[in-house]
Amino acid sequence: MSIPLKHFKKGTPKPKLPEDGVLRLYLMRFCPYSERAALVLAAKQIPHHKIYIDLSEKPEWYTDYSPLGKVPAIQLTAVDGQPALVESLVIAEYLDEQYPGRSLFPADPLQKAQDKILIERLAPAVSAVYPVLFTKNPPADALPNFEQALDVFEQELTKRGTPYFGGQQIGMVDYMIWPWFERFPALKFVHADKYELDKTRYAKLLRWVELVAQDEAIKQTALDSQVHAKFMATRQAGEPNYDVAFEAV
Ligand SMILES: N[C@@H](CCC(=O)N[C@@H](CS)C(=O)NCC(=O)O)C(=O)O
Repeated sequence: MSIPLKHFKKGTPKPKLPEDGVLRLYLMRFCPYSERAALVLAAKQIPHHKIYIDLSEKPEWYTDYSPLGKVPAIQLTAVDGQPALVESLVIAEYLDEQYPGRSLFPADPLQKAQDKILIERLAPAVSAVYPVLFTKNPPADALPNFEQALDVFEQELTKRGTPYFGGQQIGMVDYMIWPWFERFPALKFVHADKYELDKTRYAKLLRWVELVAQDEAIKQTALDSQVHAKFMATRQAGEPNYDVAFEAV
């Protein structure tokens, strides 16, 4: 089955159910939550089709799969009306447990719980930096708040003493937080002062970024920071264009 590489919009007919029974991922190419699901699918080499959704003009049928109209969603079976799964962390954990291959979360329940807490701790950094990335007039304290929230991750790498948050190998924490670290370097293009993270304050974290960027699953899903910046400019202008993901920079 071939699904066109562009975002489905209002008026785009509902794609036929997959006759091959292959799992479907509904996503938006710039959505970091969608990327989480795409990363686990890629890391575990789970066959799937991707259907891109235009979030500013969602297809009428999209709420059949995602009741709140959010991406990501995964459709598991070829039967229409079967519930799809939503919420990136729920999807990631389900895929990790359901499919064979190396488990991305630690087996120990306590470690797993601590890893899930760590994933949640990225939220303050994300809410602080988003106005800088996506709006024209971010608050003055946005970047200091962002930096402070990121200190947690630098300290955690020091505490764990491993190259990845997952240990000696890339794991679920790495995949779940990566999509934002892929977007932060776009600050260099969208911030007037060409902002970059301090190389001393975030020495371990920046090494981690370089290391994780080499991972095969990440290479398959990641977009260049200039492409992110191009999309951010369309958002800042109030006219998000998701299809710039498929254009050359
Ligand atoms: N908690 C959700 C958040 C998903 C989310 O907010 N996705 C955004 C795009 S990045 C979305 O679908 N926005 C469209 C809307 O809210 O209408 C998850 O982890 O999957």
